Amino acid sequence: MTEKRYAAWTALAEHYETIRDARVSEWFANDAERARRMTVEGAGVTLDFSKNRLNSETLQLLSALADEAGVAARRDAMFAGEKVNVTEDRAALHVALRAPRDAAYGGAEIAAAVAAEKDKMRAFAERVRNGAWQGYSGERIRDVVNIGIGGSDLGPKMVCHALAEHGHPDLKVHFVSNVDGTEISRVLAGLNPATTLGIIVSKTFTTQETMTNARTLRDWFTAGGCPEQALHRHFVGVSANTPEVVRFGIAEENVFEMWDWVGGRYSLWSAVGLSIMLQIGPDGFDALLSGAHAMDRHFVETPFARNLPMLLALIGIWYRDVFNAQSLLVAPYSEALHYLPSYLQQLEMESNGKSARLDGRPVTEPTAAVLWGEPGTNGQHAFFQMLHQGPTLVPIDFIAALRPESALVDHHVKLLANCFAQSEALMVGRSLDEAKRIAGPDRPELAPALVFPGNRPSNTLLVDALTPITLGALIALYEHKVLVQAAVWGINPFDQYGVELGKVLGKAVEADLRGQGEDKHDASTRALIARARAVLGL
Ligand SMILES: O=P(O)(O)OC[C@H]1O[C@](O)(CO)[C@@H](O)[C@@H]1O
Repeated sequence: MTEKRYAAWTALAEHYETIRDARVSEWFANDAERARRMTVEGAGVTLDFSKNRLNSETLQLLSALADEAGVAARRDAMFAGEKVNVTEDRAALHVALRAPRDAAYGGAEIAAAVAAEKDKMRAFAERVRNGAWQGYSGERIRDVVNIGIGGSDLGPKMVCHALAEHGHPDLKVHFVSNVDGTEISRVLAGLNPATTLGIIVSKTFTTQETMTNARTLRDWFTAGGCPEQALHRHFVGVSANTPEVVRFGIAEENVFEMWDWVGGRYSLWSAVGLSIMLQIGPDGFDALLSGAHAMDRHFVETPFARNLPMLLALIGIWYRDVFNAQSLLVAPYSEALHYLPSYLQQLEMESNGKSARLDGRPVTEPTAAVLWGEPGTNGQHAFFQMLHQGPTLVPIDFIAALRPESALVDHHVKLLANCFAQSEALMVGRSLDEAKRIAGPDRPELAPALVFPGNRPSNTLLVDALTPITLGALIALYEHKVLVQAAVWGINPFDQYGVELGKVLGKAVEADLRGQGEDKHDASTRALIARARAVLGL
């Protein structure tokens, strides 16, 4: 890493030396107000960050870092529709997709285009949901297959899974993303072509995986009895590239538009969320948008000390750049939020996993941490051992909804108990004296294995209930967290050039697997190709 950019980095590094050995549990013991002071609420989401290894001085220094880095100006530029995605010369206006028409982020023209597309989505979703939209045999649609990958899959899939209890009784939404034919084969195995609708979602409409799956789906329809001329009743497309969608064979009136100023991983609020609207209905979709908009306003209007995205981002930077933590665990104590970690992996790592700054120079601090996660309590029986007793510091975001999605309240009390207990145990730990007492006089050698270092930091994010509104707010919270971190690191969170090289080489390898390439590879790759060709008989 090169020279530090901001004085606040040096101040934070010096401050770290003064508190590195401080125990959070002692801070709690000496300060009855700590939990209250370090719990903030915004747009229906509560963040308790009191179990972190920071004090009020840390917060002041982090706030100074945000000021020095010009975070507020970056935020305001994004909301104003400036071309903040400088490498691609585009705005990043996902906030316009969820704003009321009069907010007009990015201007009235954009607001009108967004409203028109939303009306079109609503009209379509209502026809599918009430059975007016019929397949080739005159039957209503019962299954929807969303084909897309990355941002064209992860957001809608995560939200549809999260809000399954809010779904339509006669309509089931399925997701296919992987080019591995196993996925689409398994999904289609249980479906009837006459009552199935495919949504092909791809901003570019050139993505290999999506186009391969889309063609397979088309063949499945025709092989299953759908006449060619009736395919338009089974296919809609979502894209910023309408000509390509039409070339694929989807009727132009069945194309839902997105725009270049909607980044893939920020796109679930656009027509990319059509599957969500089909599942939870247009009003439910509006509620999702309104929750996100409430978080947008909170982000813009709330001072640093109570601003959830600012705090989540700066606390993340504190661990990533000062403690040098390599990863961030997201632990939703919610089966409904099963896919939240996968969604956040793209959001955080595709956005901020970068080394070049906006000014072309190398970053001065490590950027995006490795984000991983698994719903609780499952994770407790898999990797929590390492979190409690391994030598590596892993900051954690615990996330829970206080009301259950199921009727099984007894289960939910146990779920919440586990969530709260884990953050407490990680923070409190267990001393050697206590460990010796537990090991007992007969087995003193066991004591070291029973020690928990404690002082392991975590945030706890709570919503009263997981609804379209609170889920929208939660997602927008992480989106803005990413923006704040990008502003501090001086990088562009809206491009993703890092995915390109693998795609280019993928084409060359595919050609060689088929025996049609130039065979320009290293010895290892050549041997892998040869072995696959032999097994596949290519
Ligand atoms: O919507 P598209 O154009 O098919 O792209 C899918 C995904 O591929 C990526 O470009 C990465 O390869 C993501 O950013 C994007 O969400």
